[in-house]
Amino acid sequence: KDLPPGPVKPWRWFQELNDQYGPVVYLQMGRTPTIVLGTAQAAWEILEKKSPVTSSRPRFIMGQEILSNNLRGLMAAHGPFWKRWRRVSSFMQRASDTYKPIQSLESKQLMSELAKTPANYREHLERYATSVVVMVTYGRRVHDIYNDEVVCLNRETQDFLTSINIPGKYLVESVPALLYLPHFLTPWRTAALKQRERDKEYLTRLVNEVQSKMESGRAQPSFCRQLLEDREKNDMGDLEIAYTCSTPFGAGVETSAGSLSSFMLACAAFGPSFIPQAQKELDAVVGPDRLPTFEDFDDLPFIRAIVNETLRWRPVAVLGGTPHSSTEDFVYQDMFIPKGSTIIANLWGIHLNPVDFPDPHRFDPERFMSKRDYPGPWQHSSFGYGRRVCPGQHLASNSIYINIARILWGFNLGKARDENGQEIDVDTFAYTDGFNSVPLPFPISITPRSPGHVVIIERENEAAQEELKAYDL
Ligand code: HEM
Repeated sequence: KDLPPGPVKPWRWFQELNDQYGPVVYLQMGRTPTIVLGTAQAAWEILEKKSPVTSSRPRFIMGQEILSNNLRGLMAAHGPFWKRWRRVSSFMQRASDTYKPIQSLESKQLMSELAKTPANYREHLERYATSVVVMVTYGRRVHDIYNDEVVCLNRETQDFLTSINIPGKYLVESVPALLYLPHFLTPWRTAALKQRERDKEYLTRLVNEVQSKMESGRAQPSFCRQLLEDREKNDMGDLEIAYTCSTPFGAGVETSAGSLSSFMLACAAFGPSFIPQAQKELDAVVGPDRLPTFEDFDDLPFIRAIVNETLRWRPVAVLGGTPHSSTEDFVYQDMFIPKGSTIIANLWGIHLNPVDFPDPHRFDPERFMSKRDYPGPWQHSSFGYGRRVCPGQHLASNSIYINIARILWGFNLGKARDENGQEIDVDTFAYTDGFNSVPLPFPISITPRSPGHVVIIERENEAAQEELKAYDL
């Protein structure tokens, strides 16, 4: 049975509340006080500057305690378990430069796929994002997102998690005493425990595969290999390693692919206002004989501005990712914030605040061409705050940069045309309702800029495929 209707895109409702009551709004959700932050400044003051007391997570009884046996760091409260998980996960952040070769090779395949079957652009973006994450995690590639076993099993887990992590869906979230009822009275628990057994089996199997590759000297460097090598030093058990390896998939695939998809949507909706300038910059810096690289980054300020504007314009982690929770009472601008409050940084409201971003629904990279008065290192808030800030932020922005640079170098993008040659409009508000909000499918025209560009794309992809063979052993 479906739940009764309610606000399906709560970020819009939160934005209205912030417009009405101010940047910090208090809501009573069940027994938990909930604070919704609606401006970059308030979110920075509360989640970054007060990070020592605002970096925990609310209790997720279904998603964390029952389904995940308390082993998923992303939903873990601030404490020793989370600290260890965060320390090993920050390896993604520290080592982000070492993944650039993988990202570059996979992006060459993406370019070739876009040249061959542009209508399937969404599938190609997802394959790119999935393969990068699985390579970084387990040191092996993903060729086909529909049939790859790791991908199918992980997707099943993610779908299950999304289906149960809905506030208000389960009474036990607000009445934890229900946990003491016998199992035969709690069918909701049975389904989650079944999924937990499936998760344990395949997550352990994936780690065992890496272990046996290590034994036969075939294991590529990867997050999993690192965790196995440091097992003693980190004092991590088998199951903890297995679940830790599942983090990048849950946090990194839909977010990266969804952001690139938003970039495509911006091209269809606003292309003529920024693509010519981007191509002029690319032609001057890169020229026609090679694809852009990571080394070009410093010389491509307008491309960098497009990356930032993509992350701002339609923030994929639209509610700021997983909510924070406060571990002490504190006062912010004469407002009392009680210990145990759930704190949500509504990125939809923050990024579409006309005070910081005038005409906010317009995709306009010019906003990022000069430094503005905005808190934080990125000039936007897409990666969250404080001790919980996204550890995949560099990996993610590198993926977005390299693909945006190459796509604009190689292709003209714009509105698709119908059978009568009329341009088909796109709806820049047609986004999914889930935990991450990504564009619903939309038509777009993607055509190579010249036959010469296609020759370069194919030549570079052929060389990339040779190098990528090492990851299929
Ligand atoms: C465009 C892509 C991405 C966006 C917009 C994004 C955004 C976010 C946001 C907003 C948060 C919540 C921060 C907070 O609680 O304040 C987060 C957390 C996280 N992200 Fe990302 N992310 C992206 C890609 C990735 C990738 C590629 C990875 C890993 C490979 C990753 C790993 C994580 C993890 C592990 C956390 C949880 C951190 C914690 O609870 O301590 N993310 N991300």
